[in-house]
Amino acid sequence: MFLTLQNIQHQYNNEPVLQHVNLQLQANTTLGILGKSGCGKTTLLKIIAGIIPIQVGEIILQNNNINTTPPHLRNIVYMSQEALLFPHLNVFENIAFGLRIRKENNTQVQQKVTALLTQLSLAAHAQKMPHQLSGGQKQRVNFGRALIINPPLLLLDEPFGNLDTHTRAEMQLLFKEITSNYNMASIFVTHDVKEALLVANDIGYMNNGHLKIYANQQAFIDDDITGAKNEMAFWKNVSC
Ligand SMILES: Nc1ncnc2c1ncn2[C@@H]1O[C@H](COP(=O)(O)OP(=O)(O)OP(=O)(O)O)[C@@H](O)[C@H]1O
Repeated sequence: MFLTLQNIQHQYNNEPVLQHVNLQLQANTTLGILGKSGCGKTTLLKIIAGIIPIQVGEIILQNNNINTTPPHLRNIVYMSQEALLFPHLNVFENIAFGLRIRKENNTQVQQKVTALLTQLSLAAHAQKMPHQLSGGQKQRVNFGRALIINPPLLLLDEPFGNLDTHTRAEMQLLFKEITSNYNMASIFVTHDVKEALLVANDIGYMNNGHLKIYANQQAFIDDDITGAKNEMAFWKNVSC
């Protein structure tokens, strides 16, 4: 198994947030996690990334227990909703950053970044500074920064939340294409049922600190707690 979580529990100030969370993620798979605001999705991603120290449970990545591995040695990239770009670096160098700190040679950096800029439709903006970009372009640069180091595991926390519907749809397709081309596994937190159904292979729903993983998309839709059935009925009515 690529990633296994065993009995993760977490509390803030004696307030339990995660309770006995178990999960198995296969290689090259995207797991979409939905759940009401405040149910603990971000906390779970940050524990996996090592940004929040684990209190109880085990995180096993590619057969290694990484409970105490520092975040920068986990080979995991956590990408939040806000595009955190370096304001003093242009688009090219923002994306190149992860390669520069790994001391990759300049020819390789040029090749990799140029290829990714094209995939992200950012080639024409390579020399712009972050303040000269639109929100959608910033998000794509943020995505490029995460992808350039080819992380085996990508954790995305509402990554397309700030985008208009059209750009969001483009990013969803791009995400699918790139994670499949680069053989990445990912956990994708979203509030959008349609987005989860579109981008994820597996779907989970978090409720009261418990994570339920569904056998398939239909099982997720059929479970009333997820609200997916109502939402799908709504869209069906709208399109009639
Ligand atoms: N540093 C903290 N100290 C205390 N409580 C916290 C802290 N961080 C989060 N919480 C609480 O833990 C709970 C879970 O928060 P978390 O951000 O993980 O939820 P979420 O499911 O990602 O929410 P959303 O969908 O709104 O982003 C919330 O009730 C939140 O108020």
